[in-house]
Amino acid sequence: MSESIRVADFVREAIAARRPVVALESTIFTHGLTRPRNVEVALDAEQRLRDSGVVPATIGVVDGTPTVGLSEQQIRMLGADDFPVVKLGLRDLPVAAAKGWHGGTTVSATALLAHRAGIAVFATGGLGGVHRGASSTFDESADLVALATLPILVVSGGVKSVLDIPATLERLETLGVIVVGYRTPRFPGFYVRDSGCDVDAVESAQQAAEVARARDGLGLRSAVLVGNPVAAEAQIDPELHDRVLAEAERAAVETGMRGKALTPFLLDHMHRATEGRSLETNVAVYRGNVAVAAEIALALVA
Ligand SMILES: O=c1[nH]cc([C@@H]2O[C@H](COP(=O)(O)O)[C@@H](O)[C@H]2O)c(=O)[nH]1
Ligand SMILES: [Mn+2]
Repeated sequence: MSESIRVADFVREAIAARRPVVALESTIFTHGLTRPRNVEVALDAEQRLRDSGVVPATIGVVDGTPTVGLSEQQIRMLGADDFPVVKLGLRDLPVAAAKGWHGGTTVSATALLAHRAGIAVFATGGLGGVHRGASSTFDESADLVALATLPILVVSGGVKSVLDIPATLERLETLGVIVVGYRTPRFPGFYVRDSGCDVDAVESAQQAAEVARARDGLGLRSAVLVGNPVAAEAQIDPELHDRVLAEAERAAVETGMRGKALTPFLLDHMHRATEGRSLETNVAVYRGNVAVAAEIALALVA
């Protein structure tokens, strides 16, 4: 039996020295982004963190072992063409361990592993949520329930507009997840800046850090979700967005796409139907979130 969680020395040392650390997920580059941009984007996110004085800890599963602080070589391996890598949510980790799988960890699995390793801040592209039609399919991302019990701070571009955003916000409220907008009173819609839903705004990284500290002071065990809108010039034209999304949903129904294959299918469909525009937006969302997470991690150790 292998060790339950491997924490790389550089991560362990940074946490012990109270240096700022930001966790990064791996599903975004194993199953979210198209190749070969995926590995480039993953390594670029790490470099941006280092450039702002923050230690990156990309999290994934290698040979069944959940690993906090993947090496560059491991990131290249998990993101390589034709490499057998499984999309792993929280509940998949024990099966992956027993079977020795390689895996990209989703927000739910990454949040657990980051928290266990002692990391307080985590950057992702977009969180999973309640899928449209969930009242009959029950398809709601495990990300939501995971965030209800993991006291971490996640920076996300909101939830993807392929989801039912108002329903997702209702579920987050029920689950006690603390939701704020980063310098905006509107919850972002990932590909677009404004989902049309209201949230409380935090005005700075310091204020976001204050929210996390106050949560800890109260002994609350839920996550803080910081919704950070994509830069205005990078959002997809809302009209194009709505049209392409409707097509993607139709294609998903027609091909009977469901379960954990649904989110990657919808993303891939959007990428192709917008001739790569949505991929560029996805990358811009992620970069923006990494930058905000770095500032919050710095504020938390200040
Ligand atoms: O920009 C992205 N954000 C998020 C994801 C992934 O999609 C997962 C949600 O999948 P599901 O809906 O199957 O729970 C998230 O946790 C995350 O890992 C992605 O690929 N690309
Ligand atoms: Mn699902």
